[in-house]
Amino acid sequence: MSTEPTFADLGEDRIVSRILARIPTSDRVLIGPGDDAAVSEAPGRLVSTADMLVEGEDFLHGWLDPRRLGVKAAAQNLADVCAMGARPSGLLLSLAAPGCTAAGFVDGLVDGLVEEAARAGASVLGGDLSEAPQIVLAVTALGSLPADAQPFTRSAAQDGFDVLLGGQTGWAAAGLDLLLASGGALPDNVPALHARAIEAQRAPRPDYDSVDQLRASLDRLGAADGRAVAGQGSEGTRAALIDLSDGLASDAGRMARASGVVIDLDPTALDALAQDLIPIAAHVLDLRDRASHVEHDDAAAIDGDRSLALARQWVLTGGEDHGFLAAVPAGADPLGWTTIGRVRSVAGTGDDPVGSPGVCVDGASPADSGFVRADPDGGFRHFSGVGE
Ligand SMILES: Nc1ncnc2c1ncn2[C@@H]1O[C@H](COP(=O)(O)OP(=O)(O)OP(=O)(O)O)[C@@H](O)[C@H]1O
Ligand SMILES: Cc1ncc(C[n+]2csc(CCOP(=O)(O)O)c2C)c(N)n1
Ligand SMILES: [Mg+2]
Repeated sequence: MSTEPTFADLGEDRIVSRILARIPTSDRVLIGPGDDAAVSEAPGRLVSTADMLVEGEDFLHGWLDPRRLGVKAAAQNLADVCAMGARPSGLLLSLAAPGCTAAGFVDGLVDGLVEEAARAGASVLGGDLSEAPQIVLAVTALGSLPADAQPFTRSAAQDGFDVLLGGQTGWAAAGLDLLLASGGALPDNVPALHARAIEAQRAPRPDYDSVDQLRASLDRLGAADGRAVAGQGSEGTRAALIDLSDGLASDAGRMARASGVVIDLDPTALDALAQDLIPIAAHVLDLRDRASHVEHDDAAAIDGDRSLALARQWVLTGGEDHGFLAAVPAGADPLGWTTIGRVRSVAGTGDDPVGSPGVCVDGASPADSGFVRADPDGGFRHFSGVGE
């Protein structure tokens, strides 16, 4: 039996002390965790968001690693702050856990949270502790925009804009399916490609700097146009931005509807993104076939069409990579971003999906385009199972 003390053994105050001992101080934080609330320098406009991780819904006990969970909890919040074009400044961590949780759990958790916060330039400011039958993390993130800067919203996409991807999509979903196909536990001795997908699921590392590159490219474009408009100048926002948490098609759909436009994704660009995921898809299909006693000799027996279909499904509907999707004026060409489509005006009427705001692939609704089989705009929704 483990001799490590549990939350119940230590009690609230000692666990809080254990957490606080791991949170570094920062010049910008005048009063850090330990008082009733934290006090920080707050320049410009306040940007705030919250996101939860719930055991059983967002991760399973079988693949739990406290440090990676801390990274994930931080990343999914920090990406939302960056997706407004803002700079993250602080995180608050509210944690509920069963009394039988090993006290050491908070060490890794807080270290992961602090580490990822630092990567985005933010500090951990405090939080709250409670007891629950399963682990629940509720993180609040704060950030700021310069006083005269407009945020990057979902609603700024315009006809003719390029649609760009910053970071990756499909990897965290591939990792999730690998974990689920392995019975909800961490598989042993996985190849590097599989390890990359599992890591994307357990501890996504968004490329926060890609938003700086986006802003810089818009500044250059504004200067070249002879307009005194910076990427986020006071004349208004010139780019739409969203973080990819629920899936590319789903989040692009949100941007399209908020902007009243059609986002037309390029199947060749999507297939380039799907390419690396195909060997993982073949392995997942093999594991699933074995679990349902479908007979075949090895993964090579999985036909290529099924693997491609699953890899495409991950690219279009997989969430949790926390890449960024942007719509920017043609010619902006931010460093490190990939063009994956074009914004078009709404044309047509009635039930024609291209005739109303939404996502299409090469001019047709993704299902009709033959690009994926199931409803690709579904993405992930809580209260309806995985990738409905
Ligand atoms: N319980 C709630 N109370 C108030 N507002 C909420 C609540 N849940 C969600 N919202 C708001 O609804 C909007 C959509 O929430 P959602 O969690 O889908 O955010 P998102 O950015 O679209 O997704 P993600 O957090 O996965 O990136 C956000 O502006 C969020 O603040
Ligand atoms: C056990 C388990 N089941 C399903 C998933 C998949 N999943 C959970 S939340 C989410 C989208 C973002 O959520 P939110 O909008 O709350 O940020 C996705 C794709 C998972 N990671 N673990
Ligand atoms: Mg978001």
